[in-house]
Amino acid sequence: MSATFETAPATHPGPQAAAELADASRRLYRRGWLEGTSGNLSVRTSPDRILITASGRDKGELTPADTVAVDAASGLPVRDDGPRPSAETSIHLAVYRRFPRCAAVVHAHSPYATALASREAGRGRSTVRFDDFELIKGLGRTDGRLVVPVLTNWPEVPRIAADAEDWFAGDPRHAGPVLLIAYHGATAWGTDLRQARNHLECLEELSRLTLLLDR
Ligand SMILES: CSCCC(=O)C(=O)COP(=O)(O)O
Ligand SMILES: [Zn+2]
Repeated sequence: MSATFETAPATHPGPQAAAELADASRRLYRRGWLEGTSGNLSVRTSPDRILITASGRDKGELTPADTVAVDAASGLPVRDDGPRPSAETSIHLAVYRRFPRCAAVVHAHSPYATALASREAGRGRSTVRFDDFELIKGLGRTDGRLVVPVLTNWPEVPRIAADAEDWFAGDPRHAGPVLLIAYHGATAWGTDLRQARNHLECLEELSRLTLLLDR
């Protein structure tokens, strides 16, 4: 997903956005990737608005009422009488800022991606490199190679978001659509929720295969 700013940012507008977030959340929960209220999902509903899951909600039972509209620049809720937005909103905003064609972001605590990221961090590595697997094409790479950042799980989430922005500012050949956070989880994005979920599925499966091969 390129980072050209020549057009307006992609959006996922409409009254269905909250219902689609709830549906995507339940799907990921059923896969066992959003255990114990973990994970968060968002869509860009207009150039300056993000609809994101509320913090601390059971992601298997999410309803449209468990979503919050926030300002895309500040991350602050548009209304003061709603629920608190995800504690990890700043990471979503960093992705939307960098990728104008992105209209959906999903973050999950999927087990294989989390295990691989943690193993690599434990070995002192700050990236995971995937080679050869056909599934890499599912992440938009035709060259059979993908380098994914493994970010540190700082207790201050905006610091994780700042590290993501630093990574995005680096080599454009490595630009998206996924990142890993050691001892925490994975984040994926796309032009819509379906594509973001597909990217997350590809990352989880690539992580599983890498661990299976003990690479
Ligand atoms: C219970 S998991 C700890 C927080 C977290 O990592 C997560 O993904 C969920 O945070 P949120 O504020 O979006 O519920
Ligand atoms: Zn998380």
